[in-house]
Amino acid sequence: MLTESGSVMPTVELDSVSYSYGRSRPAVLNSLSYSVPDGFTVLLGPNGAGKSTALRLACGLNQPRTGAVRLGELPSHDRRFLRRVAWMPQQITAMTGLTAREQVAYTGWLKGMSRSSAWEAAATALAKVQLRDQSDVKTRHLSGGQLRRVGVASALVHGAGTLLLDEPTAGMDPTQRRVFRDLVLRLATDDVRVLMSTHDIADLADEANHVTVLVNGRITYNGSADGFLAHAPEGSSEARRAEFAYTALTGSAEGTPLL
Ligand SMILES: Nc1ncnc2c1ncn2[C@@H]1O[C@H](COP(=O)(O)OP(=O)(O)OP(=O)(O)O)[C@@H](O)[C@H]1O
Repeated sequence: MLTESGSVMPTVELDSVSYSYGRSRPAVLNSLSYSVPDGFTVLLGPNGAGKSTALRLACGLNQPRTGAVRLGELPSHDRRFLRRVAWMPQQITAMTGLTAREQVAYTGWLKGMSRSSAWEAAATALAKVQLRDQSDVKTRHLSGGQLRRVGVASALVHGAGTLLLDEPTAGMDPTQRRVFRDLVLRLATDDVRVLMSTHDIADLADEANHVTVLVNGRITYNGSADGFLAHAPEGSSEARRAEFAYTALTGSAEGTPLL
């Protein structure tokens, strides 16, 4: 990705990062090194693999026990890092009494924007997630899928170039998932790096520019979507190649699925 002046836009890098939830607890991530790729990356892995932990470190919400997280020269505790990297949690709460635009603007204000620039930026961010028509609707009246899009607008309101999404499609119906996926793909072509954890393997792996698989805090695959699908055994049905590739890379199958 290039900046307006034509130089390469730095990306978030995890450099030999280790993390545990408490000194006497086992390490969730152990000497993990990773750079957030350009475009749209899907982060896959079994429950408990460390995906959410890695995302929370990558956005500066948690700090590593050892190793470092950086964006170019900026360490993840630097305020400028926090302005450039956005994170969306699994649960988005509708703030009581606020419209979509007010909720997004409020988040911008919490992130240090002035009231007027947060108000303007909220309109732009809602347009980006195709919720311009819902700007004046109270967020408690929005559907679950629309509320997640408000979450994306809130995450991006201050103009971050990297967006980290923690299982944003969990619990969505297929139509909502399709709308959300199209939105993410558009953002990614619009010069935002998107790293998204998900369990919706079949839907997402073949549309992503890049796939990363995490198992027990270690990366077992990091590369193109085609390279990921190539891990499916020969003879796998086309419709389920992603699922078989995932099984091969995680070794987490409870029983081998039928080809
Ligand atoms: N706040 C916490 N306190 C203690 N342990 C935690 C905490 N959050 C996560 N863990 C543990 O860290 C490990 C990794 O959890 P994490 O949520 O990062 O995995 P994940 O890959 O995102 O899983 P899932 O797909 O189920 O969301 C798990 O063993 C989990 O129990």
